[in-house]
Amino acid sequence: MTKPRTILVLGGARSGKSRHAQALAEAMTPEGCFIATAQAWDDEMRDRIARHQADRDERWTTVEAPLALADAIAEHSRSDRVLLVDCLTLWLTNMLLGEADLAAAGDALVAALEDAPCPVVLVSNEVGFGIVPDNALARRFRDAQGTLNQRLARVCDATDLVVAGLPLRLSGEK
Ligand SMILES: Nc1nc2c(ncn2[C@@H]2O[C@H](COP(=O)(O)OP(=O)(O)OP(=O)(O)O)[C@@H](O)[C@H]2O)c(=O)[nH]1
Repeated sequence: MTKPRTILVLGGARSGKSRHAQALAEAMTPEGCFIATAQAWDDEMRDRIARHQADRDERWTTVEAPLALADAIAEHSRSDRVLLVDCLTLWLTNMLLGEADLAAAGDALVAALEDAPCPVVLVSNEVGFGIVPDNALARRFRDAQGTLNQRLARVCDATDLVVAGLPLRLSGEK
């Protein structure tokens, strides 16, 4: 049996990366499980989440995993569905603010991807294009995000970068 595909989708804020990742996932299997790492802390976030939920039809089920992402991937993977993880940037933020061991969390995530019996599409932000942040926490976050993205790009079968709604395949077969 060939290993199910894993695809990493990178992009900036409002680049269209979520839409592209969803389209990739929907082309893979008829049934999908959306693993959301966001939490609705305020009305603006509730509105954003509601808009994304409206874009997903009855083919999708949704689970929330703000911290225990590797466990959620293990629990919800089934060979007849695709997992869509949106997004690793909020997950990393949650882990950083929770003072988690980021290297160990990265190891657990990679292990969960390797064990998953189904395709997985992962959404993450490319946060390194701007100027150097003037506070230490933001610099630590930016470096942790870059490190995680590099690590995942090495193990995923394909990596796409989305800019202005346009996806560019950086690595892997079409
Ligand atoms: N809790 C929860 N979060 C969700 C759900 N659907 C989507 N989200 C979150 O919505 C977030 C993405 O929303 P946006 O802020 O609009 O994305 P963006 O990064 O600015 O825009 P794009 O690059 O275009 O995707 C992701 O972090 C998801 O976790 C859901 O059903 N529940």
